Amino acid sequence: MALWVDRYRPRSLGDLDYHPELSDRLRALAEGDFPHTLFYGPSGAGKKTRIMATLRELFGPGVEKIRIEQRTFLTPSKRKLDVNIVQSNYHIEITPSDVGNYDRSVVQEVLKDIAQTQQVDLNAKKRFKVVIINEADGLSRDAQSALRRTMEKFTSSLRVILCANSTSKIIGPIRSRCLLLRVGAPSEEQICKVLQSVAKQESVGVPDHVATLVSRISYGNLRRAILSLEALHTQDPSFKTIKPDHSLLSTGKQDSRDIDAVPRPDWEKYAAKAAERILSEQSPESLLAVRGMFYELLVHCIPAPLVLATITRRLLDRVDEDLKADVAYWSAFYDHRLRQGSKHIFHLEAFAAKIMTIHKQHSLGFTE
Ligand SMILES: Nc1ncnc2c1ncn2[C@@H]1O[C@H](COP(=O)(O)OP(=O)(O)OP(=O)(O)O)[C@@H](O)[C@H]1O
Repeated sequence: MALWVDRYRPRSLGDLDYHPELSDRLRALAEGDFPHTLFYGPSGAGKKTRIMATLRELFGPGVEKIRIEQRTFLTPSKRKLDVNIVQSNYHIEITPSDVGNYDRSVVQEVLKDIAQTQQVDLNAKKRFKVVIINEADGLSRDAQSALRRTMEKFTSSLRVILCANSTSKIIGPIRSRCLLLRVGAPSEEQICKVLQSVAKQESVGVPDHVATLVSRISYGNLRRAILSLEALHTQDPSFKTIKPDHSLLSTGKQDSRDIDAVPRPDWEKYAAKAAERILSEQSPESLLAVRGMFYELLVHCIPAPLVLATITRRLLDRVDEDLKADVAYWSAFYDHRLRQGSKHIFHLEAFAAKIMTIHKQHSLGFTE
């Protein structure tokens, strides 16, 4: 049985629950000559859902008849590369991280192929086909240059829709050829509304304080909110364990007892423990232990920027008011380093060491 996130994913622009102005804009664009677009925004904000709804607006329900094809590409060194490609009669979807270092060859081949074949469906509402590139901020510079050239060459038969978390890793020439559309994270109230509507369709009664709590711990990530609600419902169908006076609801802060009180992924609980460790003991041994915990998270494929963001959030809930600005500053500082460098563990460890220093100085009454 499908998960709630999949079962209740809105399919058309009219069904989207929030950002109505963006839906109106997309509808207007779909009526005309749709441009190349770049959808960007945080994870779980609904980018992919919005892209699929736009495609449906462009071509009708036929875009949902999806098939997965295995294609073989030849790399410049003549190695064969098997890639799964998701496509309908009207669009094709690629995820560059699936192909590692060979993203340039794949992007070039796929785009050229699709650009040179005419729209087969003569009744199609649009003459062009669409290429969706997921995780576009993961494309190498080489692949981005190739993409840019192809976009210029085949504008009449092809539209590119890029999906990314931020625009910062997309090269200027691509950004300037695309319409940038920001899909912001839904607010707490908007998430609560979606949760209540999902619950209603499942005929499950969700008390308001439970919806608020679940949306508060998902930090704007709707997918996580829906997954958490479903997990919570499976564990405790009547939601009795969550009391209306839960500390997170009254103070907005999490304390260490909350780590296990609300359903959340194991890795996140583990990251929260690393944050607690940073605050509880500031010594070389403690730093070594925290480093070990970071390693553990990284080898389980949790992206380093996400680890940093999760730990920062936890720290911000726990440190003194005076230290909050410093924690946010150093988090942004090391986030930048992380994105520039390649050895993530160094920067995570440096962040932990920095926080230990400022925390210790603060508790001893020193100021820098
Ligand atoms: N407008 C909406 N109304 C109701 N539910 C939505 C809406 N947009 C998205 N959702 C729900 O949120 C889930 C996550 O959305 P989606 O996969 O589109 O996010 P995303 O921004 O592409 O995330 P990521 O960047 O992590 O891939 C969907 O499975 C869907 O159930």
